[in-house]
Amino acid sequence: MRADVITIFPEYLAPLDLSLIGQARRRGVLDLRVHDLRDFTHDRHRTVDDTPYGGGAGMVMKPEPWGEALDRLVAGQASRPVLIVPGPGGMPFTQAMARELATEDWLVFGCGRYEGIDERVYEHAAHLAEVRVVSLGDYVLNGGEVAVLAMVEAIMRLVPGVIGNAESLVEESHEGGLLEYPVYTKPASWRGLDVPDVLLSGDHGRIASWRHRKRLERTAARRPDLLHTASAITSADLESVP
Ligand SMILES: Nc1nc2cc(Br)ccc2s1
Repeated sequence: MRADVITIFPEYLAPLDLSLIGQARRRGVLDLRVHDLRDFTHDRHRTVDDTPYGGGAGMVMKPEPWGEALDRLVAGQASRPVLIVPGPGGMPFTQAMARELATEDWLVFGCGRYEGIDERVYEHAAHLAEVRVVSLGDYVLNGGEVAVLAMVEAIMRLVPGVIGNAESLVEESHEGGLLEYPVYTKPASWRGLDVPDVLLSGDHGRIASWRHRKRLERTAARRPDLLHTASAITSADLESVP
């Protein structure tokens, strides 16, 4: 998988040099490149923004640097990437979208700042890439970099070879549409709180049933909205929760 990130704050993406993502980059499993949008400007001040047409507060990101960045990275290439631009007005980013994007060969992430990117950049980019505006939630950040960090981690951890034990991906939150079950480790008793006996029983069938039940109960309590679309539950499961 190749991924490019275009930003005016490349240092914001430094955490992608760490841990599993960083190791996967060094092992060549991920080809992750970060680009400074200001490298695609030509004025002395390396200007990337200007005042909005129509008035209003704040600044808008100029189209020219984005156009040159996309020309340099994407135009003329044999393959066509998915261009993901985080924005509060985007489609919801979900585990299902992360799974789907993890199968793509090439992702380009565009980090907006200020009041946003000139709309013509999205229109122009549609000739070069599949453009998706994606939201992490109904709140506003100061820029797309934090959202890209989260999306890159969510997507890249699903790319084969990035996480050593793919088994650990199977029953985590949102797999099968349910939240994860509670986990415990040693000691068996801690400050008067004991690990549930079933987990010490060695009965893998009972343990699996207990864990499924806990996923169901936790989802019903915290995210009832997920229940009716979860693929991992039966109609009997649905009737068994309040
Ligand atoms: N929730 C989000 N807020 C923002 C703000 C800007 Br400016 C750019 C991207 C995003 S994603």
